[in-house]
Amino acid sequence: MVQSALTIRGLRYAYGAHQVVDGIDLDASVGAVLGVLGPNGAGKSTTISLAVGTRRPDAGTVEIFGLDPYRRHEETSQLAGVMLQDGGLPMSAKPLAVLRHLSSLYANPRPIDEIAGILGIPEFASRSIRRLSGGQRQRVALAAALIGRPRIVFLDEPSAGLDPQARAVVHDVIRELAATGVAVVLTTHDLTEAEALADDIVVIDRGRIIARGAPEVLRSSSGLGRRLVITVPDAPDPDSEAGHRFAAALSAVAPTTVQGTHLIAAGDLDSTAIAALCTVIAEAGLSIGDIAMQSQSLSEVFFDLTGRPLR
Ligand SMILES: Nc1ncnc2c1ncn2[C@@H]1O[C@H](COP(=O)(O)OP(=O)(O)OP(=O)(O)O)[C@@H](O)[C@H]1O
Repeated sequence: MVQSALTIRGLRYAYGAHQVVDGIDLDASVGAVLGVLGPNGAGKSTTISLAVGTRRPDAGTVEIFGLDPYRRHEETSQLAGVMLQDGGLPMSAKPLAVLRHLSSLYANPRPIDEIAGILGIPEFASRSIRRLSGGQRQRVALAAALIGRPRIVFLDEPSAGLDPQARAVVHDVIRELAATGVAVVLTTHDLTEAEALADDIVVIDRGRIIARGAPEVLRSSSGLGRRLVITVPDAPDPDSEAGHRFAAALSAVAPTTVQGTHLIAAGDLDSTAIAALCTVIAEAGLSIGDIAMQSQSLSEVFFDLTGRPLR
């Protein structure tokens, strides 16, 4: 049985009258990456702060390996590594001093040289945190989250602002964590990253989970993620009367949109519907240039779900 590292049920939180987390249920499993996606202001960071026990929920429960992270913060902070967006690093300290200090708080820390080496920290170790670039600070914050050998890590946009090389290193580190049995909760705006790393994804919008599943399931569930594209080179101008008639005849068969010479029908159409669309095209005296089933990217699926782009 897959062991749950994080269990959240009925979580609610409001800033004053603003309900930001509105009944969230989620689970993160050991040895797996859970991707948490959602547009700006969706409530992701607030959910993470409730999950790690730095805020107290208004309602609902959170358990990290069976412990309430708010009431038993001392114990759960030994189990959980946290990398937040603002970093929370002391500005005047140097990276290795920060890691040495944190390392002293854990019973069995990772060797500092090892984690610093993996993340390329030695190349800027002589400077204080204040004098590091955003990407360099990110790497120190990630090392800080991992130094205590956590059994679950919360990574809030860990690769935002990193150059491609550093980003690839961070992705390798995340894969390695999951492969060694760590539960990873990864908040990201980067859908390519989510598809590449996450075993499961939850999409949060306005404080609620509006979709969940493995990336490939999310893309294919309820017809989302697939669309039929028929190219009609001589399609009439959509604003002309012929264009209106053509669009109406198509829509009588299946929900379609005409974009220039492309006729697009969302969802998985069966062969009868595809044949009926072809008949409409032939009866309008038009020919077909190409027919293709396309997979939508996760980003297009996301837009369909929330009505908003991720950024
Ligand atoms: N300390 C706070 N006091 C009042 N409102 C807050 C506070 N922190 C966040 N909010 C509001 O709560 C909502 C959710 O914010 P949150 O940071 O959880 O979203 P998010 O999904 O992490 O967004 P982003 O992708 O931009 O990081 C936003 O409308 C935000 O303005």
